[in-house]
Amino acid sequence: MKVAVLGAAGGIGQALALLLKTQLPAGSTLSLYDIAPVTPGVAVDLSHIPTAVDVKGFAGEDPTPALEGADVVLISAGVARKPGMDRSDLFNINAGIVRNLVEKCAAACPKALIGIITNPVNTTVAIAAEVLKKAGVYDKNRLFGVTTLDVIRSETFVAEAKGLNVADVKVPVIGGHSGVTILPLLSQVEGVSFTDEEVAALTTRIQNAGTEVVEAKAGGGSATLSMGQAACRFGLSLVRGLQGEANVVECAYVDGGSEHAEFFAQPVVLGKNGVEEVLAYGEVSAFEANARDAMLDTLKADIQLGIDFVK
Ligand SMILES: NC(=O)c1ccc[n+]([C@@H]2O[C@H](COP(=O)([O-])OP(=O)(O)OC[C@H]3O[C@@H](n4cnc5c(N)ncnc54)[C@H](O)[C@@H]3O)[C@@H](O)[C@H]2O)c1
Ligand SMILES: O=C(O)C[C@H](O)C(=O)O
Repeated sequence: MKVAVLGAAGGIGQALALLLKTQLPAGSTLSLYDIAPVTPGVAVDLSHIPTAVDVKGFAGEDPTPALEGADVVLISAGVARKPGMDRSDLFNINAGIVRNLVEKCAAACPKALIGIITNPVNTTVAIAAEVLKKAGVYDKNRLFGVTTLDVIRSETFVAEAKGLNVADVKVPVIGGHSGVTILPLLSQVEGVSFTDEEVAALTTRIQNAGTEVVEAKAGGGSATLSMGQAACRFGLSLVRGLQGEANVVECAYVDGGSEHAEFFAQPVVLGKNGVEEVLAYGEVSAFEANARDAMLDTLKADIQLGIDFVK
């Protein structure tokens, strides 16, 4: 199994690379690419960790050598938020970065599963899809917006609020990955009940959790370590699906035929070809149904921005 990380010298990229070096199945190759010249050095550093995962590092303008033969590509290349910015403020720089990198993926590894981490995810995934369509290699089952950070945050905050063992808490998160488009389905958490006030407060905290980190880092970037963990969980799930493991389920932002929008985060079963099955997200509360319907104009506009950028 070959996993490529694009943006590998960055805050997320380095954390993710470390976790993958220690957790990918034995015999895997970890391929690191970033425009930053330090990237081969990051690979050398990781290569001294005694696991049966081969690490290679590539820098420079062209990611092609890092992509050849890749089964999974995780893209975190781009700029991150500073206090006062919204994720959509990253569009001007990150849209072009994602377009150029996905063009290279289309040429070098057209069958790879691609996970987009770079913000604004609601838009960059639509950009990636359009690029892959233009190249004639689009397969909706192989493209993912990585929304796992919303899931792990929800699990953490619910466990804290209710005094639960976090390992037992599962929270589906649907919609997209910014502000009101992030919708945790707290009504589906097993074994607990929430007051209306708790639901409102927890939902708002989960939706603003990225900003919580951006403000706490005070100009030093956004979530990197928790995102490294989230991307590792998602990347390993992609690998487990590719290896034929059954019942690998993650929430992800996909082109899954949703009635709500062209791309929508919801639970999917992962398999040998990426998305094996898009799962219904099930019954929602009145609060969640309202929040879902209220987000759709924002989500659709974010998606259209990405489509228009490439067309
Ligand atoms: N999906 C999510 O839940 C989530 C969570 C956190 C952050 N993010 C996003 O991930 C992105 C990266 O965040 P970070 O904290 O790692 O930022 P960072 O600045 O620490 O790292 C970004 C890296 O991208 C590299 N880069 C820039 N342009 C490139 C290009 N054309 N090709 C290859 N590499 C390039 C930079 O050299 C840098 O090493 C941001 O857009 C951020 O908003 C998404
Ligand atoms: O909030 C950000 O800008 C980064 C990321 O999307 C997050 O949710 O932490």
